[in-house]
Amino acid sequence: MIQFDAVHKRFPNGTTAVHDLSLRMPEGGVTVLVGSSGCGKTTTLRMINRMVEPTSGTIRVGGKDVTEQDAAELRRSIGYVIQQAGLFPHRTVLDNIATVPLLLGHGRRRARARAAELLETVGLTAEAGKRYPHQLSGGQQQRVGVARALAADPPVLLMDEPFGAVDPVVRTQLQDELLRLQKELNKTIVFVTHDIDEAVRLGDRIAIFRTGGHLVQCAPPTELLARPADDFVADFLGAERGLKLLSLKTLAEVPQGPAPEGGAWTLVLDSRRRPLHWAPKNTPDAEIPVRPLKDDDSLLAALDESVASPTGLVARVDADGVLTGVSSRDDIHEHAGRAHTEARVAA
Ligand SMILES: Nc1ncnc2c1ncn2[C@@H]1O[C@H](COP(=O)(O)OP(=O)(O)OP(=O)(O)O)[C@@H](O)[C@H]1O
Repeated sequence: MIQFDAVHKRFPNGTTAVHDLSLRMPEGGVTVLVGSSGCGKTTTLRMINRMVEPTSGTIRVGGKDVTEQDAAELRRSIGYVIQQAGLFPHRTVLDNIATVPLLLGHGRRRARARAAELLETVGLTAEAGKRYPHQLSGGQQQRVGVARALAADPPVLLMDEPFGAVDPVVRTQLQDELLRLQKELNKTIVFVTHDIDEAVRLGDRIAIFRTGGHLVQCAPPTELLARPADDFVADFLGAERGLKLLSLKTLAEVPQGPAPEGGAWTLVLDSRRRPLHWAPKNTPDAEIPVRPLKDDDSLLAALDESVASPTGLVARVDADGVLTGVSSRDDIHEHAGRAHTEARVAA
């Protein structure tokens, strides 16, 4: 756990970057810090590994006060990923990743073997390891940045807008990859972003700051979306707050029935009972597209399909893509409403 108690940071020029911050960041969870520009997110993050020293208050990592540890040693024991990856331009990708293990006194061979393993973990080929950072795309460089931060297997990972400089498609891929990695690695991650959608997607808890370094609310995303503490938080979450909450709920509990037969729509299946398309009764040759969904797809995706498809129906499939049933727009709507009520009650 990372624990801030009454932490204050005032820079010599008089700027208060962080104001009386008390915050718990749970072990093995992703805590996302969000808020408008200049609200103190980066300063908060950098105080954890002592790149910035607090003016007052205490910060503990795993129960130990950070100021009582050697700063260089502390920094080596905490992974740090920044925007643009911050790679050494004149070292190969493999040597970039091996940097920290080497600093920690691992032999060159062991450090490079570990680096090669990590390349694969973050989804890069061995060939990419031989290249120099400028020979990789922005998204690939960010993957190397993540691999380098993981090289010493630190329990804590600090990530400062790590995916801020890549296009939205690559950004989504990197987010997926981080979620996959986190399932395996269970690191305590502190993640800074401007992007509330990214925060909702990645965060187990989201801390929202406002200018002057004030923490306004820290809560799991569903709680934040269901019960924002004030208008500032509600505005920050945006007008589509209700839909964002549905992106965190799955389709699993929505009832499903058999595919309709002999009605206005027929679901055409292949020989293994995988949905191909819908056929309208009056023009059976027309092929109306179907987007089958699985139990772990979101309620938002289900709502989208139920309004986008003229059938008003959502075809449900198992992990192999085989039809399990069909849900109606009404069922999905009702569950969407119920998800909101439950989130408000639970919060
Ligand atoms: N070294 C410094 N000296 C003086 N003021 C600073 C210093 N570093 C940051 N600040 C100020 O402290 C405040 C908080 O900065 P910080 O970088 O933590 O904000 P942020 O929320 O991370 O912003 P952004 O989203 O734009 O990166 C800002 O007003 C900034 O100008």
